[in-house]
Amino acid sequence: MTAATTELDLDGIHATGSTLRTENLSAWFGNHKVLDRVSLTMPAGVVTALIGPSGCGKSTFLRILNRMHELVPSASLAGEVLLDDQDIYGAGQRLTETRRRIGMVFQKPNPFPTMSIADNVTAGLKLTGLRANRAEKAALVEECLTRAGLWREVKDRLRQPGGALSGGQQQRLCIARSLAVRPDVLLMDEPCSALDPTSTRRIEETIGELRSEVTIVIVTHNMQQAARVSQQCAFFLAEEGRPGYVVEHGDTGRMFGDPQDRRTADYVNGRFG
Ligand SMILES: Nc1ncnc2c1ncn2[C@@H]1O[C@H](COP(=O)(O)OP(=O)(O)OP(=O)(O)O)[C@@H](O)[C@H]1O
Repeated sequence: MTAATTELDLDGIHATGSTLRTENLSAWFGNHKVLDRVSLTMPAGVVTALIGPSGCGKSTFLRILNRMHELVPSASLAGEVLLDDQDIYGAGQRLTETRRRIGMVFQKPNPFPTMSIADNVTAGLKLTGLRANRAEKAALVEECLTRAGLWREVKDRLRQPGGALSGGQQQRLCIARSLAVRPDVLLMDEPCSALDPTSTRRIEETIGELRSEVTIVIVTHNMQQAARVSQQCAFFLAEEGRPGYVVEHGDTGRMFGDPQDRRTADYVNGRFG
């Protein structure tokens, strides 16, 4: 089945991120097929929102995009994931380099709670083999906390533990930590679902500020959020025992205002899911 598409309007978007693309991506847990031939382009400079009812495979799709799916022993996949036309599952592709280029922010903020705010930001450097001296680290901490929209709130307490921050601040700290290894793509799995409305707004602003530099893919159950933060949407659905697939994708305004498929219209208008 081919997904309906609405043309994506890229006029005026000047971006330095990378384009991520899947070709006929299918996924299984054991014999259970959960995704069926998903082909989706997530362009640089564009926030792509993955929407759809619970269990349709959005998180699985996201986890395939930075090779986390393979951490589940029974998991397998078919198809391709291309980062600027290079298959991230291709022979010779280094796992640590792929995960550095494609970062992930999770539903529940997960800073290292006893580690200082500053050390949380630079925690990924060693893991990815990047080196920095003390002055470079200090500059990086300021830069990443600023880009994540947290600098002004924490600049006078960088040595306090990350766990002492509010939930919304912790999530922005996790975004800063992801940014420190200079990713090209940031994947976000329901990053605001554990946060209050004010913190949610702040994260949404951060997403808006980052999108010209980092390609962003976000899973969200909140249709207003998808409409606010994304320029492109993909609607996933798993119908009666079938694996999840993309019913329709394209420009967010048109997906919400003039969807081509009745099921998309029903979902974005809250009639199911
Ligand atoms: N580790 C796992 N082992 C076995 N099956 C899994 C595993 N993770 C997910 N699944 C199954 O894969 C399917 C897709 O799940 P997934 O979490 O990707 O959906 P989702 O759209 O992100 O759902 P939600 O919106 O509720 O988070 C579901 O049928 C789920 O039960």
